Amino acid sequence: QDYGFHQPSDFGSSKLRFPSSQSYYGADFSGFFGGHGGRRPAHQFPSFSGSGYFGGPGFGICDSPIAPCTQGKYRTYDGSCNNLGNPRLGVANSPYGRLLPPKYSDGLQAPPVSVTGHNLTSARQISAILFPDAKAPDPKWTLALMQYGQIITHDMSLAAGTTQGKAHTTMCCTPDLRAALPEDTRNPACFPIDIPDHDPVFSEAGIRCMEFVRTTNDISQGCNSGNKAAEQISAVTHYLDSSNVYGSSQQGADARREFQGGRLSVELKHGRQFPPPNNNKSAVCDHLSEEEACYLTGDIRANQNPQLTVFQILQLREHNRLAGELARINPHWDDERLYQEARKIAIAEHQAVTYYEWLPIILGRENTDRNGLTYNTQDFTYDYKENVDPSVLNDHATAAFRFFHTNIAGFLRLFDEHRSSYEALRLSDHFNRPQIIEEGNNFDDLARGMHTQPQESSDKFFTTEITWFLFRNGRSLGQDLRAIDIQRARDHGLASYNHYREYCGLPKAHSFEDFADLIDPESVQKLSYLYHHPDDVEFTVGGSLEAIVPGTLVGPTFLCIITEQFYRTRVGDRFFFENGVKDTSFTLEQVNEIRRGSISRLICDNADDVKSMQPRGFEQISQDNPVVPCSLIPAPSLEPWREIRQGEHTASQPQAVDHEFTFPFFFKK
Ligand code: HEM
Ligand SMILES: [Ca+2]
Repeated sequence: QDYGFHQPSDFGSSKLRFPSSQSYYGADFSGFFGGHGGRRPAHQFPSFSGSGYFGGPGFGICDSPIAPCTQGKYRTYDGSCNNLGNPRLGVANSPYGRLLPPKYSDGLQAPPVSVTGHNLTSARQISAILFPDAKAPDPKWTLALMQYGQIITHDMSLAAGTTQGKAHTTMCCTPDLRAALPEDTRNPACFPIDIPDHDPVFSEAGIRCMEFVRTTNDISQGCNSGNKAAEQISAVTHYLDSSNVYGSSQQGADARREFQGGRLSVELKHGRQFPPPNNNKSAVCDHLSEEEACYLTGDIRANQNPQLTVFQILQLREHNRLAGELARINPHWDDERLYQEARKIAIAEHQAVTYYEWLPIILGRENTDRNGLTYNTQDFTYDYKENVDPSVLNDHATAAFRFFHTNIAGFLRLFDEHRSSYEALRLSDHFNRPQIIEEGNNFDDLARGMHTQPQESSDKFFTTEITWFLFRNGRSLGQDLRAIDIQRARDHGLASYNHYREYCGLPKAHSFEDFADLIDPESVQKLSYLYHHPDDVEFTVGGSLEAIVPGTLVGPTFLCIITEQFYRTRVGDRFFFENGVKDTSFTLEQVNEIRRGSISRLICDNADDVKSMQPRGFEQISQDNPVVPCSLIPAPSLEPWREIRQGEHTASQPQAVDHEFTFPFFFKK
């Protein structure tokens, strides 16, 4: 079958290399990770050579016009013109990328069956059987590690139809309940998560199934042009560019600006900065009274849980802090200059924390070094490649990166400056209700709290706060995020676990027993009665059961996909903070200041009154990582941003860089 994909011989490859010998459950995998002469199979790229995908005739919803490119020093808001050869790459409202072709069973209509044609067990049932709750605090990492991951996610992607706890995306749809629904909410293209009658909780709550909008149907009308396979759309810029703070369009960005001093709009409460109120409260918040806070940020999900909101507010305050500092250093800069420079620095700091603090913990520093995600250098990295597609991969966002839902903790501990904990919030009491963070000292206590309490460990267990009580909004029961993850991947037609094993150079399983190389025997047995055939096992499911690769927080197949994603996200971003691309780059002095930043610095600089932090905020406090006064946490200096008159220029400029501009197929006219 022609999926509209083709495979260029050696295009944009990240040349992934993995440890050559790993042992899981006694098996020796030497050769699997390095089995392709030290690299994985070449990538498959969707073919963009169909009619007018990047402009030209045949506009559909995927071809909305973008402004013409000017070779500006700053990023656009929608991500356009980052790639000058292909200005639509990575823009907001453009399709996800894909590593493996989709496997829709049904011509986009009927409920899904497996790739071998069998009916699939209900996602809710799979969730309940394979991903129960078992408290196991992570021995080393703090809850901030999980929480920053959600910030990264919200910067990178947002699928149309994403569950936000609102009736229009998830509802009871037993035939009788469905009939009682208003006409316009009965989407004919939905298919239910079928909850078996004997599920006591869901029957009791009357929540017997969940309904999904089949996003594929929407996009197949607009984007299925030429030989381009239908693909889901992501609403935010694919780049790691703090679009969750600034918005993903010019209009959105303008609406968040104060237009004074380069600042973002805030609402001051007792002298503390909070985001402005959201005019669309009822769509994004669950609140009991009109007085309750519901914020406007660059991302519609910002109110989803208190710790997420705390990070969003810290990012907002960091922008305004930078704008204030820059105004002090360069009093002659106008609002626009201050705003753009502060934005550029804030994005760079976020990229530095993501790539140098966060990813090495998640993927292992050895792995990130080897695959060009991190460098040991005081120089520029010179690694921008115009022929790498930065689009967020459906395989990543709809399966692999959701594994970190395992790290969510059900309770949020509050910690005072002495690091004693006096209280905890129940997560499901505060979904979509951020008011709690404004009360008393909660903002600081939550900020310290997530950098003090452990995250839940990376395993096959998920807290019931998200598998039974998600978005419960005062009811006794809510939704099941794991079931949603599974169902969403069906909706997006992801290939099966076995396909991804193969793609990543792992042995394809021919029997269920073959999965025992990476998956514990009990889970393998469960898989064998939940699925008819090894090829039916879903990527979300199999990947989440794999043993964790030592030195990382994921199993080998997710490791492979997530590494690939973050390679593309950096190397395909012309504005990546340390790549030294002419015209857009910081000076080397500036880059090296940004490299001094850290998650702990973000807290020290922007919480209300946090006076001390451990230096490595994603790591639990220990003798090796003790709480110290904030003055001892390294801080980037903005001195290199002081504008010096011509002739006095001492900072080294990026040199002309010799990129290999191999012209990829999709640029061909
Ligand atoms: C308290 C923490 C979190 C909650 C309550 C939460 C909840 C959710 C919900 C409701 C969705 C939408 C599901 C759907 O309709 O398909 C979602 C999507 C997602 N989540 Fe989480 N999540 C949390 C943390 C995280 C973390 C830590 C990560 C990764 C590091 C993550 C990664 C993702 C990804 C990749 C998606 C899909 C994004 C897209 O639309 O492309 N989440 N999450
Ligand atoms: Ca973005």
